[in-house]
Amino acid sequence: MAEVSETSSELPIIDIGPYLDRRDDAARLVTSEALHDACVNYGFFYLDISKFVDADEPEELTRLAREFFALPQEEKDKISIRNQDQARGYQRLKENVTNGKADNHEGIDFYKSVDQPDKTKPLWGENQWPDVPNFQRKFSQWVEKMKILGMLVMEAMAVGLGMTTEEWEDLRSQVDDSFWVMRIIGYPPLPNDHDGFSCGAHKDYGCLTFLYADPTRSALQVFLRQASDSTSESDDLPTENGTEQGTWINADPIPGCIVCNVGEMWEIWSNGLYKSTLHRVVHRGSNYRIPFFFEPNFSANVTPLPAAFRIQGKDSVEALTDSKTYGPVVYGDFLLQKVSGNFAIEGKGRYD
Ligand SMILES: N=C(N)NCCCC[C@H](N)C(=O)O
Ligand SMILES: O=C(O)CCC(=O)C(=O)O
Ligand SMILES: [Fe+2]
Repeated sequence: MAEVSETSSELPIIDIGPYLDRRDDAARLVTSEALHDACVNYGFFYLDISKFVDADEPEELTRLAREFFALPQEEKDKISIRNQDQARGYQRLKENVTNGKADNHEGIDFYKSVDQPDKTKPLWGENQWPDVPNFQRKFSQWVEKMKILGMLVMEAMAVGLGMTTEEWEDLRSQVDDSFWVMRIIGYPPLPNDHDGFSCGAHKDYGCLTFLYADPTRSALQVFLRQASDSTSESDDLPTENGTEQGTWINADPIPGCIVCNVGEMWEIWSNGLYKSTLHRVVHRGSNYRIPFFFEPNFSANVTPLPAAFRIQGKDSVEALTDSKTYGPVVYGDFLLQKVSGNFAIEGKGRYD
């Protein structure tokens, strides 16, 4: 296997500041254009949120996570996903499965709450909060913050894609009741003999992932596709379409920034212009990470956007109809299918 490149500086750093104070139209455009370029070229970027979030805040979340994960196994199992809807709650080390292999992490998943919970329906139960003082309050505040950030980045991306105000309103109505997910992941050091990763190579499912990462380096690795004439050392990666050539680069954390990437719904909206990039985790330390997934509404019907076709040079309605190559999918259906494949529970796993 090829080495992982040591340079992470390749991924752009984008300041969301201009969308917070909204005084400077030109600065907003710079942010939007940078987002567009990042999504075309990488599907990954750093978002400078130092004007939006105090550094102490995620530090406190990590402390609370550490407190929970340090509890005895039987305490943690009290909020297991197996108690109810197979999705909301705690998952033991190696309970998560990616590409048929157990991931070397434990975690807790929280989702947007639903009106009529039903524990027997996949995904349709209630969030299970750890019995750790301040946990629910602090993490709920984080969810509210990340939802606001999600809307701002969506708006900035709509501008970057050249959408009109009406087009943005339509897209907005697909994400204004986001079926968000928050994961709290505990990574122990990956043992040399583990036949898998801390988290195997995957794409994220929805719109935008906002990752608060602990400082461990070389943990999150991002797969950059390579032009076929490239001469640098590369990996062959098996994908749905055969194999792809590329390189794994590190996306190490940068203070004041979160690591962001676009999920598969943006790949559909942009008709493939924005890549939902494969990534994996090889964690050699012991620490906690908190990805927040800003996702479409559960019932959103996701189809390629006219603005994406305009960029691809197809502005007639006929050409537009011909070239609908991505989607459509209803986000909730897509999510249910993904979630049902994530756990090695008898009779339920994707690879059983
Ligand atoms: N909600 C999101 N995006 N979670 C990403 C988890 C990806 C790994 C999962 N086991 C899989 O195989 O998809
Ligand atoms: O922990 C990380 O660095 C990334 C986790 C991730 O990719 C995920 O949970 O989808
Ligand atoms: Fe991911």
